[in-house]
Amino acid sequence: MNEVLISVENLSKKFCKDLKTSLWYGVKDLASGLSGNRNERELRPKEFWAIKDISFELRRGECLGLIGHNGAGKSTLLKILNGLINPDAGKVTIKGRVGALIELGAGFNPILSGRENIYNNGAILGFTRKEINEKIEEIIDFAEIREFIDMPVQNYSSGMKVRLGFAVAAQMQPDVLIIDEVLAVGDLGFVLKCFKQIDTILPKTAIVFVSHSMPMVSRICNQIILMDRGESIFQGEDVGKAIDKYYTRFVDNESNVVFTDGSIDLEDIELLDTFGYEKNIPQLRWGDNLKLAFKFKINSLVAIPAFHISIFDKEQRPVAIFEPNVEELISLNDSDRIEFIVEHKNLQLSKGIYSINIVVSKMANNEPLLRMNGIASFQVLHQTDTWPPFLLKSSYQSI
Ligand SMILES: Nc1ncnc2c1ncn2[C@@H]1O[C@H](COP(=O)(O)OP(=O)(O)OP(=O)(O)O)[C@@H](O)[C@H]1O
Repeated sequence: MNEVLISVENLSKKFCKDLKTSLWYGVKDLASGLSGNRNERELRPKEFWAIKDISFELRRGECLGLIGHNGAGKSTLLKILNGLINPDAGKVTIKGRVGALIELGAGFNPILSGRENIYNNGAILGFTRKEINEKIEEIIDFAEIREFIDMPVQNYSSGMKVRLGFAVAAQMQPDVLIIDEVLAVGDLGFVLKCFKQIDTILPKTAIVFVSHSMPMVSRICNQIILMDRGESIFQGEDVGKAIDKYYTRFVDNESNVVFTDGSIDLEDIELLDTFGYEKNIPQLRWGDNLKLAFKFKINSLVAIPAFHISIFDKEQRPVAIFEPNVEELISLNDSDRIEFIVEHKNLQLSKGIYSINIVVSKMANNEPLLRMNGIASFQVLHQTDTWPPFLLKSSYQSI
C-alpha cells in the first residue's frame, strides 16, 4: 500500500456570523490562548461550525472528492489543508510538496507577468530557480498562453488564469494536489487536457478535488466525503452511492411552463405500471417499461400537434428523447382533449432520478405551441451503483 500523504484528524473550524462579535472573540482567544484555550470545542453565541470533526487519510495515488451544497464547508477544508487558515481543533499532517489551485487567481500577483508568477509560485512550492527553468517551457506550453506570458496576470481572462494555475500546480509534480471548483471556468479543450494530466500524475500524487460537477467527480475520485453544514454525512469509496445521496438532496418536483401560445394545456401526466413510490417519486426497476399517460386540454388548436418528450438526468443533461408522433393522435374537431399513452419497452437507463420535459409543436413546421420542463420525475432502481446514464443489457459468450 502507498504511503499516507494527508492525514486529517477530527478537524473543526468555527466561524462567527457577525464581524463585531468575531473581532471581540478574537481578542479574547488571543488572551486565553496564552493560558491555553479550553473552549475550542464549544460554540459561543453567533458562532457556527464551518467544519466539524472531519477525519480522513489519503495515500499517494488516491483522489478524494469533496462534495456538498453551497456553504457546506468544502473550501474552508481546502484552505486549512493548504495552510491558509488555522483550524480550531484537530490535526492536519501533510507530507511532501503541496500544489493548490484554490480560488481563481489566488496565489498570483496581479501586477506581475505570467512568467514572473510561475517563478514565484514555483518558489513557494519549494523549487529552485534552476528546477523552474527546466520546467517553465512545459508549463507555458501546457497552459497554451505563450502569447500572453509576459502580460500582467490582472489582464488575463478567467480561463487563462486557471490555465496558468493548473499548469504550475500540475507540471511541478507535487505530492499533494488540491483543486477547488476552478476547472469549471476552463473551456472544454482545457478541461479534457487537465483530466489527462490528472490521470498522468495521480499514481504519484494524492489529490483532493472539490466540485459541483458529479460527472467530473466520478471521473477522477476513488473516494468521497459528502459534507453538510460542516459535517461529513457520507464518507467512503462508494462513489456512486455518495453521488446518489448528493442528488437526492436536490429533488425538485416543480414543473414549469417555459412557453405557451395558449392553444393547448397539459392537464395531467401519469407514470403507469410503476413499481413503487418514494417521497412521491414513482419508481421503476431497470428493464421495466416506461409508460407515460398524457392528458392535454385543447383551447384553440388549429394545427396538428407533435409531441417531443425528453428525459433529463439530475444534472439537467438530456439523456434521451422519445420519437415524436408522426400521425395525429386525434382528429381536432372531435374533442377538446388529447389523451395518449407513450411507451418505451425495457428501460435501460441506469439507476438514478430523471425528469421529463415536453415540447408540443405544430407537426407541419415545428413551430412551438407549448414547452414545459420538469413535468414528472421518476426513479430507476438497480442494485449496482453506476454513474453513466445507461446500463446496457448485455450477454457475453466466449469465442
Ligand atoms: N472568513 C470567514 N468568516 C466567516 N464565515 C466564513 C468565512 N469563510 C467561510 N465562512 C462560512 O463558512 C461556511 C462554509 O463556507 P465554504 O466556503 O467552506 O463552503 P463551500 O462548501 O466551499 O461552499 P461553495 O460550494 O459555495 O463553494 C459558509 O457558511 C461561509 O459563509
